[in-house]
Amino acid sequence: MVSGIAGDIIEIVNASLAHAVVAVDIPSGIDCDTGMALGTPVFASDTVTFGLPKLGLYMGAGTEAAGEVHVEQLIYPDILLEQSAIHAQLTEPPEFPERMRTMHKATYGKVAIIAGSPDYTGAPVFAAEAALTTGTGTIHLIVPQSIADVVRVKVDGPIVQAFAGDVLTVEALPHILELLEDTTAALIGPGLGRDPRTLEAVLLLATAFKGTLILDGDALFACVGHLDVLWKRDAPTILTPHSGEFARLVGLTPEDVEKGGTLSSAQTLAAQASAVVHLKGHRSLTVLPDGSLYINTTGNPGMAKPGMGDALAGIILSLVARGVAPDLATAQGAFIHGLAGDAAAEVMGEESMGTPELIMALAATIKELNAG
Ligand SMILES: NC(=O)C1=CN([C@@H]2O[C@H](COP(=O)(O)OP(=O)(O)OC[C@H]3O[C@@H](n4cnc5c(N)ncnc54)[C@H](OP(=O)(O)O)[C@@H]3O)[C@@H](O)[C@H]2O)[C@@H](O)CC1
Ligand SMILES: Nc1ncnc2c1ncn2[C@@H]1O[C@H](COP(=O)(O)OP(=O)(O)O)[C@@H](O)[C@H]1O
Repeated sequence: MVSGIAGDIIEIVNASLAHAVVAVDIPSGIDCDTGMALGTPVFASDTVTFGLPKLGLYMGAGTEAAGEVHVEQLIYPDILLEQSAIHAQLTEPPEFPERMRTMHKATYGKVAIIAGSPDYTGAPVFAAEAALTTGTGTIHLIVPQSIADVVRVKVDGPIVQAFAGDVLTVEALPHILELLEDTTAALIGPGLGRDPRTLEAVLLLATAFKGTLILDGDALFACVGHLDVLWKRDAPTILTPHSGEFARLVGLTPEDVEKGGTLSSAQTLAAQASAVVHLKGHRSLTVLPDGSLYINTTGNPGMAKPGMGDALAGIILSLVARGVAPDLATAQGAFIHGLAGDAAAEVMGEESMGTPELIMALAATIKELNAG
């Protein structure tokens, strides 16, 4: 805890009218490993840190206190960097190789999205549109019969496949598994709803599908109390919870979260499930099974809008399908998702931008990345 004269100095700095308050290494009053506030921290406009990004600058109270983070290089002996307990790096853009002249629409994989329910007809559309815009040519958008016509009106590119019923149930699984037979990667969960029959079906599907699987939204809800389903999967698994979903998934209390327990729980889950765990938030963290992580620094508060996570899941799906490894696909997907969000904010402003604008901006974002 900062107190006494140090606490008094922090109060004076925070009350000052200075244009810029620059913290060196980490704002005083922030735990560098967890981002927890140790009393009142300095609220900096910028933090300059050295060598490697400190996790406390991107988590908990640390994100607000650090302001804009600049990671500057000092010359460290390589051996020190290799031995560092911090195995974190900032995300970087994906490389989109030039599309082969001879390619066809399945060259970059065939993907499936199992999503939607009567209350949520937007989520499947956002995920599919984002995957299309990221370059995928063949998308099977698998939704309940009850919403198929609505979804067909909203999308043109994806092939909309309907399974019988109002919501996903076990009865639909044989049909869905048939559709998944030649699928490279699948996304399950956006807007599926939480009918108990749906939750049961999600668990069976996650066990039966042998390809790379991204679990998002209500598919994560289905795994609450059933994490063993994830241990049993042989194929790569990517989990994309926001912090509320993650706390529920692993049973963290608000006090655990307050004490900075989220990251270590994510590392434990990633290791136990051999999965990539992407913790969504202001600064998202992609945690790998070996405990190392990527910190994403793109994106803005205008992205705190419905459907942004669905679009992210679609982007990651598309990168996985074209052969990018699950960990990189997730970290790089988050990078371009945030970059597209920043581009959308330029045009529409943070207040008014929405998920359709992010998906529209994704096209120009990818084009710009390709141009180098
Ligand atoms: N148009 C459509 O079809 C759309 C359909 N969608 C679909 O809706 C389904 C339900 O998804 P969901 O995320 O709204 O519900 P849920 O899991 O209850 O979490 C919400 C609660 O969690 C908490 N919370 C804590 N941290 C948080 C954080 N970082 N980010 C966000 N929340 C955070 C927070 O609670 P609070 O902090 O207020 O106590 C909040 O109230 C799912 O299938 C999804 O795909 C959406 O994609 C939207 C567009
Ligand atoms: N303040 C913010 N700054 C940067 N990114 C944000 C912010 N708020 C939300 N996001 C991003 O937007 C997405 C929201 O996902 P999620 O909460 O699952 O939304 P939804 O369920 O509505 O699709 C995540 O990728 C998250 O990182």
